Amino acid sequence: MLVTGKEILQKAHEEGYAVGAFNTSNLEMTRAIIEAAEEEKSPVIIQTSQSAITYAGSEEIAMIVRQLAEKASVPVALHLDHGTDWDVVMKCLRDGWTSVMFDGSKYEFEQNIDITKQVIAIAHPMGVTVEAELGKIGGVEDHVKVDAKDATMTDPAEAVEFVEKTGVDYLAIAIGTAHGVYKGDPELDFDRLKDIKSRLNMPIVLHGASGVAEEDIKKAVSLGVNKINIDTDLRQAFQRAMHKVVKEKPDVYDPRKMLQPTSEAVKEVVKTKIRMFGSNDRV
Ligand SMILES: O=C(CO)COP(=O)(O)O
Ligand SMILES: O=C[C@H](O)COP(=O)(O)O
Ligand SMILES: [Zn+2]
Ligand SMILES: [Zn+2]
Repeated sequence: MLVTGKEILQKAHEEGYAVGAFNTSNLEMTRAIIEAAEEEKSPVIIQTSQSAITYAGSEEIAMIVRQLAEKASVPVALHLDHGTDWDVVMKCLRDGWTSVMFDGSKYEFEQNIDITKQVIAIAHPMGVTVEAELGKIGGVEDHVKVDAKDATMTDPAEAVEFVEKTGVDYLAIAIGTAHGVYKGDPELDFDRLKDIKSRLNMPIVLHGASGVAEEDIKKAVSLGVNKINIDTDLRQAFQRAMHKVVKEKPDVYDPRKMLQPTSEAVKEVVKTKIRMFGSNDRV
C-alpha cells in the first residue's frame, strides 16, 4: 500500500529501527526494491532524485512507483530526494509523491528555516510529509560537489531550533557520511548523533550510507537513525551484474534477458540492507 513517509518513519522511531530509502529511476529498480521489501515483510521508501525525475519524467516515474506501491503487500512511500529546486518540489506535490525532501543546506540557517516552512505549509495540507537537511552532507549531491572537508556537521542546538521553527517531520543530519563511493573509511560522529537524538523526539535521516561498515550502520540505528538512504550500493550491484552478462553472454541481445540479472542483484542488496537496518518482519 502507498503511504506517507511519516507513517513509516514514526513507527520506526517509536520501535527503534531504520527503514531503507532506496533510489530509483526506472521500472526495474522500483520492482526489485518492492519485491525485496515484500519478501522481507518490511516497509520501504522509494526515492527519486531531481536528476532521476529529469531522466524518467515526473508523471511517468510517479505512475510506475505508485502503481507498484498500491499493489504491494507492505507500506511503500514515494519520496523526493534532495529537492533543491522549488518548482520540482511543487511538481512532485502535484504529481503524487507522498513525501518530499526540501534540501536547503546550501542556504544560511534562517533562510533554510524560511523555505522549509513554506514547503511544509503547502505539503502538509496535501497530506504529504517533509524531510529537511541541516548541516552539509559531503560528496556529490545533485551537481553540487561539497568537499568532504568543508562539509559542516549538524549543530545539535541549531537542530532543536530548526525543528521547533519549521515543524519538519524528519531531519537529515550531517555526522560524517558522504554521498558516492568512499575514498577512505568514513568516520561517523556517534556522540553528535546521540546528542541530537536525545534533544529531538523524531525520526532522524542518514544520507550517504552506501559503503558504511555494517557495525557502524547498526550503531547508528541503535542511536536513533530511522531512515537510511542507499543509492551507490544499488548502482554498483547493477553495474557488476550488467558487466557479468555482457562478458559471459555476449550474444544475448534481448534487453529483458540482460536486465533480469541486474534486478536480481539489486534485490539481493536491498534485502541485505533491510535486515541490517532491522525493518524486516515489521509488517
Ligand atoms: O544519500 C543518498 C541519497 O540521498 C544516497 O547516498 P549513497 O549514494 O552514498 O548511498
Ligand atoms: O544524493 C544523491 C543521489 O545519489 C542521487 O544521485 P543522482 O542525482 O545522480 O540521481
Ligand atoms: Zn544536501
Ligand atoms: Zn542524500
